[in-house]
Parts: sequence; structure tokens; C-alpha cells
Amino acid sequence: MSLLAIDGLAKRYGDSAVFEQVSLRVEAGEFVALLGESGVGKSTLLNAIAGLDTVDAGHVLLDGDDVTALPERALALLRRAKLGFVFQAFHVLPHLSVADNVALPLLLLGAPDPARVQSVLDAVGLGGLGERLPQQLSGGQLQRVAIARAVVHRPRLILADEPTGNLDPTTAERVMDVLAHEVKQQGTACLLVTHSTAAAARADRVLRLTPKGVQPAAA
Ligand SMILES: Nc1ncnc2c1ncn2[C@@H]1O[C@H](COP(=O)(O)OP(=O)(O)OP(=O)(O)O)[C@@H](O)[C@H]1O
Repeated sequence: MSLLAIDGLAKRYGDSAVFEQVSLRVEAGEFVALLGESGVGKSTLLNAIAGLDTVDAGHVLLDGDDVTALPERALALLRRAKLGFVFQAFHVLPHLSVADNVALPLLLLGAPDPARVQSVLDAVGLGGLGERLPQQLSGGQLQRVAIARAVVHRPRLILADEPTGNLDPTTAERVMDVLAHEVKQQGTACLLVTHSTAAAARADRVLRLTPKGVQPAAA
């Protein structure tokens, strides 16, 4: 059974279809990049996979659970235990320190692990900044806090929406190293939305989202 199995997914706003017939599989330990023109629905698709947005047809099976059918409470627990999400807008909590932001997924699971928090902060190059507040960081540093928080609890699936969008090429490479490391060492699956050819080149498979579904991207 695939870790992520999407079949016949469709999303509309009113009469206007964003996408339809989206079907795809992502296996444990697989790193998949998703390309697509601006506005085609890549962020919408990630939100639908996480159960953060409703869909109009189709199913999303995450580790055997249908996120399109689960009640909200079960969905919240599933997200907490199995998903790491790097949002375009970071969603870092402003009143918590960098280290406490990264520690949050572990606390919510009742499994605090300061050593793991420090090791993911080191991995994204923020090892010395754990005590700072988010407002004292640059955009690229905030992006890396979001990535550290998405991987710290060793989720089964990482959904990453343009995680290198704000980063210089060297830092982007470092962030991709962190994601690739989690995929290979922890057997995590990763679905990465990106416009960056350098980031897509790190993936095991590259797909393209169009209004008519998901296809392998042309080389
Ligand atoms: N609440 C809404 N009501 C109506 N249309 C919406 C709403 N939210 C998003 N859309 C539309 O849905 C489409 C998909 O948006 P989405 O953000 O998923 O695209 P994207 O592929 O991630 O784009 P980008 O690469 O620019 O981030 C867009 O055309 C957008 O205008």
C-alpha cells in the first residue's frame, strides 16, 4: 500500500474547476517534486492532502486513512502524528522562541526531545539562534524554522510548498539536503511543490499538475 494514494481528486470554486482527475501515489522513502503554472492549484492540492481544504470529488488515502472522510478531531490527530507541512507563509508562532516553535510538534505528541530540536536547528543552519523570537529573524531564516518544525517529529509525509522560495542558492541547497536526509534516513515521503529546477533535480520523480490531472514532467 502506498503511503499516499490520491484518486480522482477534483476541486472547484463555484462553477470554475481548479483541477480534476488528480491521481497520484507517493511511496514511503520517496521524494516527489510537483511543478505547475502559477494558479493551477498546487497549494490547494497540498491543503487537500492535509485535510485543510475540502474537495469536490475523489479520495486521499494517507497511510490507509481517507482524509476526505475523517471527522475533524481524527484528522487533527492524523496531521499531528503523520504530517509535516512547510507552508508558503511559514505560520511561525510569533510569541514563541525559534527553539520552542520547532519543539511544538514534539510537545503536541507528548514526546519532548530537546536534543532532536537542537539537531534539526543545527541541520538547517540555525543552531545558534534557538533563543531568538521570530521577529528577530530574516525571511530566509524563518523559512528554515518552518522546515525544521516540519521534520522534527519524523512525520510519515512532508508536504513542502516552495520551501526554497526565499533562499539564496547555497542555503536552498542546504535545506534540500535536510529534506533529502529525512526522506532517506527516516523513510519519510516528501511531496515538494517548487518552481526551482535545482530543487526538482533532487527529487526521485518530477510531476506536473495541470487542470486535467497530474502527469510525469517532460525532461
Ligand atoms: N477562496 C478562493 N475562492 C476562489 N478561488 C480561489 C480561492 N482560493 C484559491 N483560488 C483559486 O484557485 C486556484 C489555485 O490556487 P493555488 O494557490 O492552489 O495555486 P498554485 O498553483 O499554488 O499557485 P502559485 O504557484 O502561484 O502559488 C487559483 O486560480 C486561485 O485564484
